[in-house]
Amino acid sequence: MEIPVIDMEKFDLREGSIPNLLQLSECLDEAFSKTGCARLINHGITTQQIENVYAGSSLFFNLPEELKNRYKHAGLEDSTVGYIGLGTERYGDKPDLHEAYLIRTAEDLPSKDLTAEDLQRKDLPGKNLADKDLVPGWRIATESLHSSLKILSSVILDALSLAIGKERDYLASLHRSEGDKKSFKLIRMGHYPPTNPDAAQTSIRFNEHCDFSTFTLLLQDNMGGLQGQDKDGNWFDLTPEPDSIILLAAQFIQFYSNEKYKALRHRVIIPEEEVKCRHSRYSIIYFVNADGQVPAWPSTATHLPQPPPNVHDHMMSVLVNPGLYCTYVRVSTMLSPKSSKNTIIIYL
Ligand SMILES: O=C(O)CCC(=O)C(=O)O
Ligand SMILES: [Fe+2]
Repeated sequence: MEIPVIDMEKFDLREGSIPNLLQLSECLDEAFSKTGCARLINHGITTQQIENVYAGSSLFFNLPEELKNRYKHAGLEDSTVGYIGLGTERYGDKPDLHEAYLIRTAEDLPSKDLTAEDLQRKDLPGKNLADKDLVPGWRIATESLHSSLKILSSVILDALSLAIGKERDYLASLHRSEGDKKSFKLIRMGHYPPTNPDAAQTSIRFNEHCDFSTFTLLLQDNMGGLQGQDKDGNWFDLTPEPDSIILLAAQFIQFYSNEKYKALRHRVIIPEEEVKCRHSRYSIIYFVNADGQVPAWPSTATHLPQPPPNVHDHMMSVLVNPGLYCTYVRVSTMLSPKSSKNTIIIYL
């Protein structure tokens, strides 16, 4: 499968002119209609910015479990930030071999390192729990990457608005974020610990799923294993290419494009190559989500329940009660009887 490559430099988007945006919107339209994904190159984010975040991730994820658990994710409704330990999430039949650290980006990330007291506060805006002593430089690196990803995503939102036949600022007006305390706008730092080739028989690095976001920007190191599913159900590799970012179509744009674009199902498998599976894999995922109070699908979507829930409630229902929306988002099974109390099982 040929993954469409979009060279962001070609459009000279700094000028912000409509003709350039139109060209980008045509490329996005083609990529999302055909494959549900694209590879972005010359996107303005430097290798150094990305490497700095990976360096922090590597330091954090290699800490003893007990220390990482001091930063534990407190639950979905509470605060969508913090550490998610190995075995906490489960997105399908096989156990997922990943751990992650979520940072909420709807509000500005804090401009100072946080004290132990701050960390206990559940209402802290955009709290990024990585303090300077534990993981030097991680917070600053994440802030820098976040501001660049935000700029990139706002251009994509504008171009996608045109692609779905709307005014340029249509999607931006649904993705304002500021002060949205219920937002699921997140950066997810992922870590896939070293494993062995036999593990692939009983487990997977990340079970197949579609993202709930509008679209997702995905950065990965060179370990591989990320795959997308084509319209015939075949899996194809989303091979790592230095300095490129994978853009994935997700559910909100599927609904708001009136199903013209389909959210790409994807997964991360354990690489067959032994050196790769015995190595950690790191990724950075930027979920571009609409604001919490925005309808999860348009009122014109006749195949979906009306009136639509808002994005926040929709996400909560799907994540907390996976059976509820099965017909609409392919959430297929209720909690597995095998699940332990602390495991969130999410079938998409
Ligand atoms: O880590 C990856 O490459 C994929 C993770 C993913 O699909 C997700 O977090 O939704
Ligand atoms: Fe995903």
